[in-house]
Amino acid sequence: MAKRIDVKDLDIFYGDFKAVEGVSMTVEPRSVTAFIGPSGCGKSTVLRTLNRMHEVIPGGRVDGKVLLDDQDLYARTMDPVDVRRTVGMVFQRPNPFPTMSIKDNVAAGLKLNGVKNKKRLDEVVEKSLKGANLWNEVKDRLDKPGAGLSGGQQQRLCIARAIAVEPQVLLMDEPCSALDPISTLAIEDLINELKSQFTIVIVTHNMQQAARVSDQTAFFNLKATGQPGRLVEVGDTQKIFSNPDEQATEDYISGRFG
Ligand SMILES: Nc1ncnc2c1ncn2[C@@H]1O[C@H](COP(=O)(O)OP(=O)(O)OP(=O)(O)O)[C@@H](O)[C@H]1O
Repeated sequence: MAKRIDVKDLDIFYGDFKAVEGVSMTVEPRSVTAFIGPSGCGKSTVLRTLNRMHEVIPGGRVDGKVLLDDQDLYARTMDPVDVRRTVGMVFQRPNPFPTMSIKDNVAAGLKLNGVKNKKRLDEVVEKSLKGANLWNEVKDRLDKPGAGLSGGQQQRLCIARAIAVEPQVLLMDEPCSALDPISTLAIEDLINELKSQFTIVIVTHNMQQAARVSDQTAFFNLKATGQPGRLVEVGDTQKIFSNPDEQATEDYISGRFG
């Protein structure tokens, strides 16, 4: 189910502004890749190109290729809605649909895809909530609003909602930045479990988190203020954190800048 991502010579624009330049990298199936780097270097921008969310922003466009198991996500024949179904996303702030019940939050994507069978919907809700390590906490209040959960529970609800439609890739944009340390650990444990099924890419400002959860780390940086962000180096997380090839990576991870 999980797919490999190949990014090739990717330039990313907001109107005339080139925000990111020349990114090429591979993300293996069933692995976690962390994007790290100083603010404004383009981590979230690159992440959003992996499911064509970038082009939702007016003026947003890309040059280059993003392949999912050799399928070009930017091919003319590709439907962006299908791409976003295949490549799910979890955002910085938990964003459950506020008026919907816990159950309906998880089932929302399936219903949108036309699934009506109640038994099937119930099965997927249970499986997804179990997959997001939330089932035991909510199984007795599935009809209560999702907005009534704690922040950490809401974020796991959003992960359950994302996995309910069986994506092949999960993108996470600073999924723990609004959470307390205990909820953060719960999400990190969950990421560790989910990688047996999904290809995961996570943007994080927290280097300990990158070191804890990821197999591969990509360090992005700006050459100079006003210049596009670029991928400085990508590799095995242990190597990036202990013996990176580039001085800029070493300076960043040792806290000398950023
Ligand atoms: N909607 C937008 N319109 C125009 N420019 C944008 C937009 N979003 C981001 N940018 C610009 O693109 C560049 C990269 O921003 P991005 O948010 O991807 O960086 P980041 O590394 O994720 O930053 P942070 O760590 O602060 O979230 C920045 O110069 C930013 O100002």
